[in-house]
Amino acid sequence: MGKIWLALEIGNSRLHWALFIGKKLYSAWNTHYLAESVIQQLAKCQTLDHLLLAISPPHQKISRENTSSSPPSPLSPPPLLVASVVPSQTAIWQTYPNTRVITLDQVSLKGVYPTLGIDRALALWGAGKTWGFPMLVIDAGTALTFTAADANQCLVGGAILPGLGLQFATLGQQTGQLPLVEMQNFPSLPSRFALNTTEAIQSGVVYTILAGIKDFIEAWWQLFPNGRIAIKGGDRTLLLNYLQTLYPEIAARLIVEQNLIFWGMREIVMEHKE
Ligand SMILES: Nc1ncnc2c1ncn2[C@@H]1O[C@H](COP(=O)(O)OP(=O)(O)OP(=O)(O)O)[C@@H](O)[C@H]1O
Ligand SMILES: CC(C)(CO)[C@@H](O)C(=O)NCCC(=O)O
Ligand SMILES: [K+]
Repeated sequence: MGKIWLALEIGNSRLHWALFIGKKLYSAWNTHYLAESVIQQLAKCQTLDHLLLAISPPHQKISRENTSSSPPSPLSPPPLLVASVVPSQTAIWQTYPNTRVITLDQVSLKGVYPTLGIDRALALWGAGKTWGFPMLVIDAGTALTFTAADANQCLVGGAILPGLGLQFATLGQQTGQLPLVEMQNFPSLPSRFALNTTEAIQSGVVYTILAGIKDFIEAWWQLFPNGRIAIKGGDRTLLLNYLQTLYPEIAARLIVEQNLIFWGMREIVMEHKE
């Protein structure tokens, strides 16, 4: 059996976790950011169960059944791989004794520019290594990003725009009379030409994001007619449902996979071990 290690992706909204045993992703979950005091306690956990409890989401326990047949034994802190796009958070996670921070130079993707987000690089690397290049990754997270590489595993480039949640939040926060519209409230497509404020915001944000995604995908297929596309991020399911209704031929070709960054991290961990 492989060694137990933890992967932590520090996003702009929350933490994304995975428990690996060797190459196998055993469990993945999200949490809020943790307090510095909690992080300091992690190194002192006596067993893996205690450690997992400390980093579990509220009301949910990460089970490690079958991860080990041996009885709980005193724990040496399992390796923690961190990929972060939030520098202040990266700093506080360095207090954990067995942390390895993944930086851009550790990703074998060619042609990157120095400020490329590590999440974009890892997701692209993980997707390309799993399904093949050329690959375009759409990350529907806090920011919505497009990130692409060609058949030579060389960065083609991409784009960054405010994600769904951020678009609703800025309209609500930066205007005198627009309400804060919540995402979860509309599982079906909004009406295009709306006759009230809430629906007008929903229509504007949703239809322009979908049109933008379609436009980037078509431009991608112009460049690489057989280019693959993977989609991840907290808003992926919502967007996929809308795309299935509006552009079913596009939706049918999307690879939907939330764990792309973890696949990228696994590639890096395993690279020198085979
Ligand atoms: N339980 C949830 N908590 C927070 N955001 C959620 C949740 N479920 C769906 N979302 C949506 O996910 C989006 C944020 O995506 P995600 O969690 O992937 O972002 P993130 O933490 O910034 O990660 P990354 O930086 O890797 O994109 C928000 O626009 C929000 O609408
Ligand atoms: C674009 C985000 C915020 C997406 O999480 C992140 O990848 C980031 O901070 N990137 C740095 C800028 C860039 O990728 O060009
Ligand atoms: K910033």
